[in-house]
Amino acid sequence: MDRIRIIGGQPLAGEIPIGGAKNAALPLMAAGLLTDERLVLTRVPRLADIATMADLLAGHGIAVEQTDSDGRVLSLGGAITSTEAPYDIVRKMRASILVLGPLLARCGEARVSLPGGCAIGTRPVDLHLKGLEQMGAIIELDAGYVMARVIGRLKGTTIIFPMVSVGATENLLMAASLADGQTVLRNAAREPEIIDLCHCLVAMGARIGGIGTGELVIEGVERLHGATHAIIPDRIETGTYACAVAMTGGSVVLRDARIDHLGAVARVLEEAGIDVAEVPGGVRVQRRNGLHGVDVMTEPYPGFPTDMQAQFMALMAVADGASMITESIFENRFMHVSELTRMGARVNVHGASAIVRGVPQLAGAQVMATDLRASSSLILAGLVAKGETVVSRVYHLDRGYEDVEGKLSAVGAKIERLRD
Ligand SMILES: CC(=O)N[C@H]1[C@@H](OP(=O)(O)OP(=O)(O)OC[C@H]2O[C@@H](n3ccc(=O)[nH]c3=O)[C@H](O)[C@@H]2O)O[C@H](CO)[C@@H](O)[C@@H]1O
Ligand SMILES: C=C(OP(=O)(O)O)C(=O)O
Repeated sequence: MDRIRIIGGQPLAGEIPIGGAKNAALPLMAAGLLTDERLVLTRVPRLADIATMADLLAGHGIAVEQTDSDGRVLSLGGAITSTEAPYDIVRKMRASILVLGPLLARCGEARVSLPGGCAIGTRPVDLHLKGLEQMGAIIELDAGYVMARVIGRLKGTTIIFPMVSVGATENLLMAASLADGQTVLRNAAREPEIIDLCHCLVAMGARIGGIGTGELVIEGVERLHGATHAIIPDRIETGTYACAVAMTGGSVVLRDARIDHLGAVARVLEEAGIDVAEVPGGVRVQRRNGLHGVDVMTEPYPGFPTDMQAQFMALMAVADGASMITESIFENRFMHVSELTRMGARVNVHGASAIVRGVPQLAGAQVMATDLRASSSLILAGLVAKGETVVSRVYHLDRGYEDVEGKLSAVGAKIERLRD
């Protein structure tokens, strides 16, 4: 298992290229199941999760071909030959559940393994299943699998989500695109990744109104066609590197980043003492003077994203004053706290909130990643800690960050991958 070794204390300067968003790319790849024609995706990030989704689609008969020299353009196409998503692949990545809606809409049946919980929470998929049932699907659970079928086509209806779910919105949006009649999704997620999926579906011939709002209106069509779509830049990768610059000092341009996708992150970073400004070709991040403690609560977009909570905690660990960080999306997303504490961070968790009291200096240590964003928070802490930090279990990091060591060393960090 690879590890990442960091010697802390170097300010960062230069440019970091921001890749395509993992959380946009995964549903977009699942959308490849909605047509027999070719769906070409550009700005695809090179990540373990993308390879997992390609494996899953291959099992359904969809070939995912790389059509450029560096693997950033993927062409998806082929007839669906199997409607089963097996446990062995689904267990690696929860986003696998996103094949359920497309398979059901296209083939009238699907057998998809339940993804189960993960380190950050139990993460049920009841909203996905209830929504599909409302559209006429018959759903049974058998031996850890969702067995879904529909007689004829899925039927358009009004679905009111009791809570905002990114994945349920995506699954139902894709299913509704090929359903019979109009579907209204109320209290839908409004994340930039949802908007990106809508834009791609529209390019494939879907009819979607209310894009970017909490109420999506989809007029089902009989078939969708191929399209070419450029994936939006990753706002979480952007926020993560913005925290790296904020913590180490220096000034970095996050190339291709979109400030309009940062939502509350840009505002909170400004409050903490960091300039975040749009510049030609990206976003410049620069620390003003000191770092100040700021309270945040994670919320659906445009609120502060749960996927930035761990990284923001690392930042607050070295800020002046205290910060209260409340996690309202997942019930167990403080796994990074104990490892940050081993590096000298002062954090107390009380239920869904963590009080972080900033310290002048963290100390390098051997730490273990527990999940994707926990991994990146430990990398950030290592960048400012005194001495050496070695982060193990970086396979979590590789799910969502491409070449983190290459990107950070190019702007002056002392960071390397130790291959075992
Ligand atoms: C691949 C991808 O895009 N992953 C993101 C997606 O995950 P994901 O789509 O799994 O997250 P959701 O938005 O669905 O989850 C939000 C909350 O709703 C709950 N819930 C969700 C579905 C359901 O059927 N029942 C239910 O109770 C979840 O347990 C959680 O507490 O959005 C999360 C919230 O922004 C991010 O942290 C993940 O990085
Ligand atoms: C939690 C995340 O991803 P996933 O939903 O795929 O687990 C994430 O991207 O931070």
